[in-house]
Amino acid sequence: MKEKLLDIQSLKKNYGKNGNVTKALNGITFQVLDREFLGIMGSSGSGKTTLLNCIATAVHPTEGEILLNGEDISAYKGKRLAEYRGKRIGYLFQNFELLDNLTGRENIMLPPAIQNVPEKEGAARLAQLAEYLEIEDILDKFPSQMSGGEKQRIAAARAMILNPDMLLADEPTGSLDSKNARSLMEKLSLLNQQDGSTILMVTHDCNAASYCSRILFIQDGRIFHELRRKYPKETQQDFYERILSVMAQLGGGSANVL
Ligand SMILES: Nc1ncnc2c1ncn2[C@@H]1O[C@H](COP(=O)(O)OP(=O)(O)OP(=O)(O)O)[C@@H](O)[C@H]1O
Repeated sequence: MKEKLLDIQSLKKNYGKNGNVTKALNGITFQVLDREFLGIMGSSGSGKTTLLNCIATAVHPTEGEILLNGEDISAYKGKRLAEYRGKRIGYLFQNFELLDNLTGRENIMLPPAIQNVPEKEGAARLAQLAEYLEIEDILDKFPSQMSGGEKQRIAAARAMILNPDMLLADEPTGSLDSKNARSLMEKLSLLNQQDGSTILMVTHDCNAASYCSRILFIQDGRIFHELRRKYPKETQQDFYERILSVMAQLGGGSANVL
């Protein structure tokens, strides 16, 4: 049985004060299991980025707890906080966030250099990731010489180079065309299934979400629905159609979904 990796308990985040409060998260509770590929969906303003930012420790929750392997991450300070942010969590952003004056390889090897990881260790992990992500031929190119899809695969390798406990992906296909989006999702799926990476992905893209094993739908800072892909029988296409139908109801109100 898979173990609980991340445990979010009654998480609340309010922005603003004195009668002008936005309840971005309004008591969210869920778990992410080790080796799970969990998607978070919801309409604009539903609280998805706030949730990822709380997990990334970029935003302080108003109430509630975030436990990683049973440890309350709000208790991390100094060196442990830096280790959590730098090593235990990997980040993949919509806009790649690569450094333009470094090659793909140099971008990927930046986190190991910062964390003083022995060169051999970093190179061995890079070789593995290059295979999963099919980036061998672009490692020595600069970002300006890469397509969006290639940039995102380099960014994924950089996010995974230190073997984080979990990858946080915020709209990773948001800047890609549908072909590159599909290719990226296939690679992330391979990382999840064969490399054993745990992935928490926020997305608006129903096709990208259909690669997840489970999806939480958020509305007004709360979880209002959950879908699980039924293994082994449900095809990705059937799962995609179930996701579409929840999103369609979400667009028109949640009354029929619960
Ligand atoms: N720094 C902030 N100060 C005040 N309100 C904020 C702040 N950040 C977000 N909000 C509000 O909190 C709510 C949730 O925002 P959040 O960015 O988490 O939503 P989202 O689901 O990620 O949206 P999108 O899909 O558009 O990125 C929104 O009403 C937003 O306006």
